[in-house]
Amino acid sequence: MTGVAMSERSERRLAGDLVALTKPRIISLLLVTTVAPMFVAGHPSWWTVLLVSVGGYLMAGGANAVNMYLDRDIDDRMARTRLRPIPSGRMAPQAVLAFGIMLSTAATWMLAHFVNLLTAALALAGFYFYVFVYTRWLKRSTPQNIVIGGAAGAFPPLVGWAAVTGRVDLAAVFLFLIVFYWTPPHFWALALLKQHDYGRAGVPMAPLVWGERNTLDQMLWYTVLLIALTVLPVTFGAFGVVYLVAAAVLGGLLLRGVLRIRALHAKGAVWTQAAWWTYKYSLLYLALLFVAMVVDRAVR
Ligand code: HEM
Ligand SMILES: CC(C)=CCC/C(C)=C/CC/C(C)=C/COP(=O)(O)OP(=O)(O)O
Repeated sequence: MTGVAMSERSERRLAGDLVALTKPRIISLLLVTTVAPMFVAGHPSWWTVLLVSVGGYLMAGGANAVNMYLDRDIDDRMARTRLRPIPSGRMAPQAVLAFGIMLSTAATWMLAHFVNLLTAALALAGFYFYVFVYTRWLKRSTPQNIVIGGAAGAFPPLVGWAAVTGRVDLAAVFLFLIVFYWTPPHFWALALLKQHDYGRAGVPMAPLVWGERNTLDQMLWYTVLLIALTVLPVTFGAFGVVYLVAAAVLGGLLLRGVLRIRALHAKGAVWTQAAWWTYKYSLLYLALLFVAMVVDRAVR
């Protein structure tokens, strides 16, 4: 291979690693929960939507890169994360930290300058909550880590709402709570499958500390609460029948997934496939629920 071809390949690899540091697939859903609330809150211009999307990507991407810097020791001990840029030795930890800080600084500037101060402050609060409260503190210290720390992932609806209205209204708080209560069934379905990984890394995720049965009970309660919360905004007129039907059907399927894992687990049967289904479906659930909010507003 020529020197030019080799340097092209390493440049492409570096670009791929920089993108991987931001966890782009997770951000795609974070952006759905940022942008959909903008259309529920009002009639944003496409320019505002673009600015919030780019600013949101940079802030969440920066947070994810700093998460990879802080978690480099445990990422190295888990099969799921071992091939990330730091544990695989392709990137220096300090460079990853600098990259994360750069992205979040750019995001703060962009949102404050071109959108509004509240939007920048809320996005930055999400960054700090994820980096310091979840990653630095709770993740390694308590099985409630993803419940309390999960609040970080619930900031995007507030960001989108504030970008359009300049405020945080009650309806935005509901959207925050929906993502907050969605996080336990989303994550614990996966944690049940990856518990040995977490055990090797010494991370006290719920299935390891409480046991599988108790984790499944908790998932059930959070799912029931989530469904109740998704329906509640309809009772005070925030959404109509299109959203109500979507929330009921989508929520019913999530509940069925959780109940199925529990039933198979109780019988001593193989429940791993049901857990995979529930984890994967949780992603579709949240995306479709937020899309339904926008459709409901559009057809009313
Ligand atoms: C504390 C809260 C959360 C925890 C601990 C968590 C954890 C995880 C983990 C460990 C994965 C597997 C990623 C992988 O395979 O490397 C995952 C996947 C995913 N999560 Fe979450 N998550 C949380 C909140 C959220 C939020 C708020 C969103 C977006 C609204 C989200 C969206 C996603 C998506 C889209 C995937 C699939 C990624 C893929 O297929 O590569 N997560 N989550
Ligand atoms: C407004 C704003 C910027 C908010 C920040 C939102 C944000 C970045 C949420 C991320 C949620 C998430 C992927 C948690 C998993 O972390 P983990 O460390 O458990 O996952 P890992 O083991 O795959 O690294």
